[in-house]
Amino acid sequence: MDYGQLMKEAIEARKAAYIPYSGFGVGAALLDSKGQVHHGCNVENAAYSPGNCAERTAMFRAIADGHRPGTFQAIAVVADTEEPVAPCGVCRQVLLELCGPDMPVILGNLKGDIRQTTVRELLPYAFGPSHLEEQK
Ligand SMILES: O=c1ccn([C@H]2C[C@H](O)[C@@H](CO)O2)c(=O)[nH]1
Ligand SMILES: [Zn+2]
Repeated sequence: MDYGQLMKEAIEARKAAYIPYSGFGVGAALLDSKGQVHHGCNVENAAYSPGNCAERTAMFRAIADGHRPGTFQAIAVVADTEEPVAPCGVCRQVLLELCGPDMPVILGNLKGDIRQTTVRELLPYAFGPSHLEEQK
């Protein structure tokens, strides 16, 4: 699947966003090792902090379905923004843990602008699983 198609999946995923507080819908589409796509949307909460971003929804869904960390090919993220939307800091940390530093991250908006980056570029000088390995 090409990244344009993955972005279309993210646009589809965004339709399920539960956003009564911000009105800011985000969609994510995570491509697994077999070419299957896992959708995620943001899910908000009246207490605000329990809300979850689209990117983490997609990753947690795939992990819960049995896919293992480090086996994903790419993730696309989309929102109705002027510039392609970028994942928040918390999602960047989870992307590092579950997708690794070299996985492509495709950022987009509803106008069709697309930017391709990597987890490493989004989270330089990261603290990650390898640092805990050093303690063993
Ligand atoms: O990359 C992003 C940025 C924000 N949000 C969500 C969190 C919240 O529900 C709303 C406003 O921040 O958008 C995401 O899902 N992904
Ligand atoms: Zn986030």
